[in-house]
Amino acid sequence: AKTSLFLWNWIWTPLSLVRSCRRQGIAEHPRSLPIWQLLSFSKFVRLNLDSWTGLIELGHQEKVFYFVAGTKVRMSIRDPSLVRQILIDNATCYSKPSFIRSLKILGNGLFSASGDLWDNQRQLLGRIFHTKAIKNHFESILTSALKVTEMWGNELENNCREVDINQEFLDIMVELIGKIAFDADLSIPSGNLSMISKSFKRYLHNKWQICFGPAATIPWYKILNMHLVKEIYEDECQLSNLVKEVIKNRQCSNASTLDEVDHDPILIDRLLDAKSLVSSCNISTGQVLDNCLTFLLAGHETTSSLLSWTVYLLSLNQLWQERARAEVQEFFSWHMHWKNLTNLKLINMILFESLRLFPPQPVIGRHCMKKNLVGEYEVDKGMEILIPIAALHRDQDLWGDDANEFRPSRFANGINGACKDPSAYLPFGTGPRTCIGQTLALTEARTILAVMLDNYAWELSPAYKHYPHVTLTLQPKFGMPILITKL
Ligand code: HEM
Repeated sequence: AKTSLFLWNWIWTPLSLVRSCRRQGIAEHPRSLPIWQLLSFSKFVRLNLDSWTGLIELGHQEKVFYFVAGTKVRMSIRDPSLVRQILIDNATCYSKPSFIRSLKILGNGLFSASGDLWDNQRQLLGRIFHTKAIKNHFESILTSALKVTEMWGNELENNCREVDINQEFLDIMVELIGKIAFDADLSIPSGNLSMISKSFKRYLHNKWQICFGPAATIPWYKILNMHLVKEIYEDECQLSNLVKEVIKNRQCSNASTLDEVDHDPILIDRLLDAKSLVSSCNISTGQVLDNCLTFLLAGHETTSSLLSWTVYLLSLNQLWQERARAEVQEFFSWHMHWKNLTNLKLINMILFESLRLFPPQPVIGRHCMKKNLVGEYEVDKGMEILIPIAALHRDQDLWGDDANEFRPSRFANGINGACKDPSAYLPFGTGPRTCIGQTLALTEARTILAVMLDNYAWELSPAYKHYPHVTLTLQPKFGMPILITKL
């Protein structure tokens, strides 16, 4: 039985998918003989998916093409109308791709589940991230932003200091998601915040290696590279134990907010209540853990990426930095209130432009579970779909000749005014699986950026090395050292 399964998964399915693509005249990359393709594949993947320039270069290839990575056949699709069909119209035919499903820490949580299991959890957790609920967290967000910027001020030498802003943002976001989702202080013991973000980072990097690196092509590569496997196992244990402890503490404190009038429950209470009640949203103990880990990861990696790249872009565009600061000082500094965030029009435009140029999740993937028609193409069961958001966001046919430039004013009249086809702008995805945390993310980003602009001016440090690095999110590989000056 094992031999038949091996032959089916490793030989029959990929060959039949390739045959189907060829029959439909879908372009193939790289063009080569099948055996050579298998051997050269890890190189292609490394060139195009692991590296940022490679990912952007996908924008110069055909809008639809296919490629083979070991046993996986993937179709890259960057035509907005086809993307809409996959993510919205035919959404039920697709689940999350093999890379996401291989992330054991996400288990069957909201990000990775499909079908009824996903539907149940989305219904359960939707309310927690509505605007009204996020409004209640504004004070926590503001307090964290003020605390961190004050701390930088205490450590200034000659009014100036070098800060790795990427690590700072990762730490702030871990602390914030700890407060917002679990009502827990993850900054204790000292160094815990960085430990958490570094553990997630190493875990994602190693898993990416296995999914898209040489391991995708060479069978049993994992056995040969036990070091990688050991690190993955260590990170899984460390992160699960940490979250198990948080859950245990919450259960012991019995501090559910469900009974409080006018207060939406926080994530952990909602999950624990659903576990204990026999309700339409009943979930298992494992799913409580999976979701806590999912939100801990999704709640810090993405928003810190958005903030880091925004700070980078404002370092290179000092005029925009000054204009944004003037806006903050006019509408926000004197009264740091939730309502005043909506007055920060330039900040909004800057964040939208940053999400366009450096989307924190630069690729969206899907796995086809049921044969379906996408445009004129038949997509067979087993095909993996790759939607290169980063390439879509820089497509000159859609965004104009200045697609690669930082020009926040393109968003002056919203997304519709910025792009010929607004469905080509997908920083938070679209359709039923659209990002559940986008209101929270944008509130955090606006507040933290506003507080930072109000207190500091900054430029890139000469030590900065530009190397955007793709794993699940887009992060500066060697951190982002900037020089901050107190105003
Ligand atoms: C700038 C920040 C963020 C960006 C750019 C972003 C991006 C995305 C994208 C593109 C998706 C769709 C993925 C897909 O279709 O496969 C997604 C889904 C998701 N995001 Fe975010 N995200 C951000 C912040 C957050 C935050 C702060 C949280 C949680 C607190 C969060 C939690 C999730 C979850 C749980 C899903 C899965 C939703 C589902 O499948 O129902 N995200 N995000």
